[in-house]
Amino acid sequence: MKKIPATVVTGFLGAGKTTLIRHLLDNANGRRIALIINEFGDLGVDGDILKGCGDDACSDDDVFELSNGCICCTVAEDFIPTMERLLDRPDAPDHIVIETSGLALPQPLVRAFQWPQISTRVTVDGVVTVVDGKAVAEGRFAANLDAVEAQRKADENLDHETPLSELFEDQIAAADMIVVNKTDLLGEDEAEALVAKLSAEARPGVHVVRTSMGQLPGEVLLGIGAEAEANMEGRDEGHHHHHHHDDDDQDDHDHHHDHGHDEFETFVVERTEVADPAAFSSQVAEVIRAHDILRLKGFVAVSGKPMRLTLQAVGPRVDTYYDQPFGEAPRTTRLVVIGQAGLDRAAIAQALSA
Ligand SMILES: Nc1nc2c(ncn2[C@@H]2O[C@H](COP(=O)(O)OP(=O)(O)OP(=O)(O)O)[C@@H](O)[C@H]2O)c(=O)[nH]1
Repeated sequence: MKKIPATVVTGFLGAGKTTLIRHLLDNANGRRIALIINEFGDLGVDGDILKGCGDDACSDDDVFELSNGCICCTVAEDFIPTMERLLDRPDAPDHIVIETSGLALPQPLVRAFQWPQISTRVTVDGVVTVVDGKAVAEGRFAANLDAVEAQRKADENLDHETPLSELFEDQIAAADMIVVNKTDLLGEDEAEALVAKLSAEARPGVHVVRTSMGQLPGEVLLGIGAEAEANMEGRDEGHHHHHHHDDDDQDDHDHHHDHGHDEFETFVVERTEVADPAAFSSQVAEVIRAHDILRLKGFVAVSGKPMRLTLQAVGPRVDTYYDQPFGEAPRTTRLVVIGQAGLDRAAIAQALSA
């Protein structure tokens, strides 16, 4: 049985997690998405905001709230039973999204997916860390530090000592995708510099995308296929305390530049039959690396094979399998490429057609 993918959305208070999830639900394209929200008492209203969305993709019944704070401390009493309740329903969702409260580290939550009660039925598709681009560029990490402190004090389960900069590093280390949000408040150079800095700090192969108002296409956000609970290496919290300076450039704020790069684009490449599918997979992986492509998927016509080869690539990983005969359909190789706006389409098409 196929495991249900779960995406863990993390990031500090006010980074834009709820906004991103809201956008995802508004653009669910028929996917049934269940939400689990980890709220801190009366400080958050996310549950209400998301419940009120009135979307077909997510009715009130699909929103589950964990109310006693930090997930990592309440795994057995709260998180696992909630997951079991969700998984036991006759109408299982296509995807589960878990919004963590801003200060809890994602690692213990990801580890909870190894618990035998749920480990055969659900997998962590990816940890998505939402970053307040403006606050991080200014070395503050969160827009409203008083609110963050209040949130921290309100939960006795949370450690009260660790500086935010270290919690931030832990969130970055845990990420399978990093979303630099609020780029509308950043100058183009600032945004570029922040993306470069976070790419260097992230684990290898982790994409850093930029956006405002969390407007990430579902095809980019979901389906990362990380199986994070089985790949904890390098994600561990507290093992990477290199201290860097946040050189913030105080006089370069509030510029409003052209934000074309914050959008995403999709285009199709068609090519002739492929002689050697294994070699073609390597070729695809190379093109993805060279052009910072987020997703690539489609069908491949392999010489001498009546079946079409389905190809799906996320980051550097390329998966292929024969799914069905071409039948009457034309034997074309057709690949959909998804990436942040500004892709070099001609070069990509040429490299894929070689
Ligand atoms: N300027 C700007 N504001 C944004 C952007 N994304 C979100 N916001 C605003 O930032 C505030 C916080 O956004 P939320 O989505 O509630 O953030 P959150 O991470 O869910 O915060 P908590 O649930 O409180 O932890 C809201 O007022 C949003 O409207 C953005 O890209 N640009």
